[in-house]
Amino acid sequence: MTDIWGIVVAAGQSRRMGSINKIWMPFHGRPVLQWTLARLHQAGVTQGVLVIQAADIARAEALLKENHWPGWWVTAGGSERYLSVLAGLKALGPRSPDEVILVHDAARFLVSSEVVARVVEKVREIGAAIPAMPVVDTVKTVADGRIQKTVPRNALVLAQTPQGFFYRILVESYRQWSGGVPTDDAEVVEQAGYPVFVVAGDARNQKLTVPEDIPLFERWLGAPDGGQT
Ligand SMILES: Nc1ccn([C@@H]2O[C@H](COP(=O)(O)OP(=O)(O)OP(=O)(O)O)[C@@H](O)[C@H]2O)c(=O)n1
Ligand SMILES: C[C@](O)(CO)[C@H](O)COP(=O)(O)O
Repeated sequence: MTDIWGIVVAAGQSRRMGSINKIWMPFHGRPVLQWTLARLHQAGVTQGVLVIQAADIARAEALLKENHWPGWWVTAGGSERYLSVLAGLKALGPRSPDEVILVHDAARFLVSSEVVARVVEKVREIGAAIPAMPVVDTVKTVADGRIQKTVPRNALVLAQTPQGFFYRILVESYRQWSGGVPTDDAEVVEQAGYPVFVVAGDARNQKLTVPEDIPLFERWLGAPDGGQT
């Protein structure tokens, strides 16, 4: 799909993982980053920018070469996720207004082709879409240990990636952003006033975040479908 570009952000510090760089952690003999890119390739996303810590650029380039993934190039990330996304957008260079940009967390390494297809379809229709999961627990706001409110959960979802946007919408939204540190790209686009739609996410499209997540991914990868959904 020549009008679809990935920005895979992989330049985080993995602090909650205990500072082992989680994108290089092996699962079934392949590092997380290799799984992520292989899944995106399977889904038809074969080109884009891989945003990585400066010290890891050579290693990432070697990974791309070994796997014969010539459509990707590598750039250094920033100190916050959104700064890494901006570095990726800059490295992507000017694109046509309605080309589709998929911003994906390298740490969501079991992303499925179905999730990618749902996001891309909605972006082509509306211009901006993200996958998300319903909230299954009761949600409370809390201050100093005391519950302030129970929040109706039927209007809440948990945002995943890839988050997809027309190039012009993503660039224009980031140009306007002045709100501090956004925790995802949809927030930047929402803030700029563009409608962002939600499509069904996937439980296995979870972000590898803390050591307790590791056995879960091992189990999914050990399943007869090899973690496919
Ligand atoms: N400055 C940053 C921060 C995060 N990320 C990437 O954004 C994704 C989602 O971030 P998260 O899972 O929170 O990763 P870390 O920031 O590495 O984790 P932590 O917050 O525990 O340090 C990851 O693929 C991560 O590598 C990035 O490219 N640049
Ligand atoms: C972008 C994201 O994956 C959406 O859920 C998430 O916000 C990234 O997490 P972080 O802890 O802010 O890096």
